[in-house]
Amino acid sequence: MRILVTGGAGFIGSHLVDKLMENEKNEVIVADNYFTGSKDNLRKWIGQPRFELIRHDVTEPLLVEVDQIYHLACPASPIFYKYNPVKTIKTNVIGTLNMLGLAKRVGARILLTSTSEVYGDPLVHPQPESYWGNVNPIGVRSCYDEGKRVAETLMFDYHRQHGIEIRIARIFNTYGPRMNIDDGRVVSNFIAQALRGEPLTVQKPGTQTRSFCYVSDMVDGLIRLMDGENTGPINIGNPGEFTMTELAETVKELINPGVEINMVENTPDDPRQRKPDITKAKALLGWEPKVKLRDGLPLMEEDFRLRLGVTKKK
Ligand SMILES: NC(=O)c1ccc[n+]([C@@H]2O[C@H](COP(=O)([O-])OP(=O)(O)OC[C@H]3O[C@@H](n4cnc5c(N)ncnc54)[C@H](O)[C@@H]3O)[C@@H](O)[C@H]2O)c1
Ligand SMILES: O=C(O)[C@H]1O[C@H](OP(=O)(O)OP(=O)(O)OC[C@H]2O[C@@H](n3ccc(=O)[nH]c3=O)[C@H](O)[C@@H]2O)[C@H](O)[C@@H](O)[C@@H]1O
Repeated sequence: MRILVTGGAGFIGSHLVDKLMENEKNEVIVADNYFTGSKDNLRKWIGQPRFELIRHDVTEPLLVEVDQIYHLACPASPIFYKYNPVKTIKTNVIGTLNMLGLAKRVGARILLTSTSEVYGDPLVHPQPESYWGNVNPIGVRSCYDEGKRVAETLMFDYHRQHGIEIRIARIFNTYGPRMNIDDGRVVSNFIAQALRGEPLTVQKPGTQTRSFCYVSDMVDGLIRLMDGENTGPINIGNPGEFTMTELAETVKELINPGVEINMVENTPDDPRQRKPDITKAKALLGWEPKVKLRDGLPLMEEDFRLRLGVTKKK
């Protein structure tokens, strides 16, 4: 099987590549423009005959002969996707069109990593796939959430009009080793702050919730979706739901009990609650997450300690 992973130098992408490369029958090609990803994440595969890394921006067409396309390329942290919103929406719309064009030309199956942000600030809780969402179409997050909604539309139009084999995963907040230390997302922020002895910055009101999925569970879900028979969309996430204040308290307890927790200003349109309904993933993919937050955080702490050069006090 020859597999293209766009965005494969990023956080989830590089873990996905590790898993795909474990199968000696697979050849993996990564296309990435290194906006938020890094060659470092793929260091162990560079030079391996079954692996190829291409510097490529998905807003430009790409021609490679592949059987499957995992289309992940897109900045994911709100700080980065809001940095150049026009580029973010181009990546979601033109990038997805280009990858669908490639899928059509070479007859490949394509999986899109969509997001729980398609549900916006949800009025239904937890969120099933049948919920159409509550999204601001002109807000500062729209380049990302509306961008992904258009990407989903394009996937289904290509499927209905051209018979392309599609898969759509709606990913909920995922965390784990290799997240950028200054990525800006909440779990990486809190762990880096705790290790540096800086106050944990809880954005107000702190009662907003998220549900955090460990990256190995996520990769397992994505591969099951790609290799199974269902187009989706299917929610992939961990239903364990926490307020941001609870998350800060957990990180403090596990990593640095001496650290302070500060309340800081939030950004516009921050969703107030988010939790996946994973009934479909369980029934159709036989998938459910295995790693609890309290078990996943220490694994991420270890990686952050190494990269920050902070050793554990005995
Ligand atoms: N991590 C999460 O919690 C989460 C949640 C929902 C959805 N997702 C989706 O999963 C995918 C991966 O997210 P991640 O957390 O690994 O983020 P990430 O920022 O670590 O990875 C994204 C990768 O895409 C690359 N990229 C960005 N724009 C590109 C372009 N125009 N052309 C080529 N490459 C480009 C980046 O350089 C990076 O390597 C994204 O599509 C994201 O929307 C992630
Ligand atoms: O899972 C998803 O679907 C989406 O989730 C995230 O978006 P978001 O949930 O806003 O992620 P964070 O930036 O990590 O914020 C989570 C919560 O933590 C809060 N936060 C963030 C950072 C911080 O330092 N402190 C803090 O309290 C935010 O206000 C927010 O309520 C991801 O970054 C998106 O890529 C992804 O598509």
